[in-house]
Amino acid sequence: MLTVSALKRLHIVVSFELADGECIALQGPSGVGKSLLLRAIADLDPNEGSVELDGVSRETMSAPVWRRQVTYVAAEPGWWADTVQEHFTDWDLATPLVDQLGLPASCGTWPIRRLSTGEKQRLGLVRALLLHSRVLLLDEPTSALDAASTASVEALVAARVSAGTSVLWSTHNSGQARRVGSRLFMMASGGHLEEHSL
Ligand SMILES: Nc1ncnc2c1ncn2[C@@H]1O[C@H](COP(=O)(O)OP(=O)(O)OP(=O)(O)O)[C@@H](O)[C@H]1O
Repeated sequence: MLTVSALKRLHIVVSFELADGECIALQGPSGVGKSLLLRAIADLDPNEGSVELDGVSRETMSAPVWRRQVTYVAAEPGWWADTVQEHFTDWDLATPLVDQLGLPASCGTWPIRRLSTGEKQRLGLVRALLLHSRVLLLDEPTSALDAASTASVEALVAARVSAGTSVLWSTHNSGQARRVGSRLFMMASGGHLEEHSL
């Protein structure tokens, strides 16, 4: 169980609980603060308030240890080496996921500069999935994808949710919010969350 209590980041103030094996869809107008919220939960930016995993505060552990358990996945993931496979500890572990997301295993040798936006997005998700985090904070993970790739991502994440992973999934697509979420949070302009029925 992820417990977020009075989390404050700029204008945002939120409290909620995310159960094991639950996916909450997060919607709201562009610029309302969805990314700010996801990044604050992962402790990537300065913020106040309490965030606990099974009652254990993130303050009891180092930021890298927290982020391996509560992992933010950016819509535009970052890259620091020349080729795809250099970003993976073990490329062989990545290839089944790469395949499920419609990319060839040979893409490991591809230079990052040749990747399309959607290829980067899928490979960034694979990187995160290999951590087997307890909580995934997905920031518009299919914003650059076609319908088939979007369906692959939704299926892969659904399998993780069934296996107990908790997910907070930001999306502008109401249909996707209904497909992936068992609950729906709308972020209002004041920076608070309202739960809506799906
Ligand atoms: N470091 C910062 N300092 C001040 N304001 C910021 C900072 N980072 C983001 N903002 C502002 O906070 C607001 C919320 O940004 P955020 O990226 O969370 O929106 P969002 O809801 O995810 O939008 P979108 O749906 O377009 O991705 C924006 O107006 C943005 O300019």
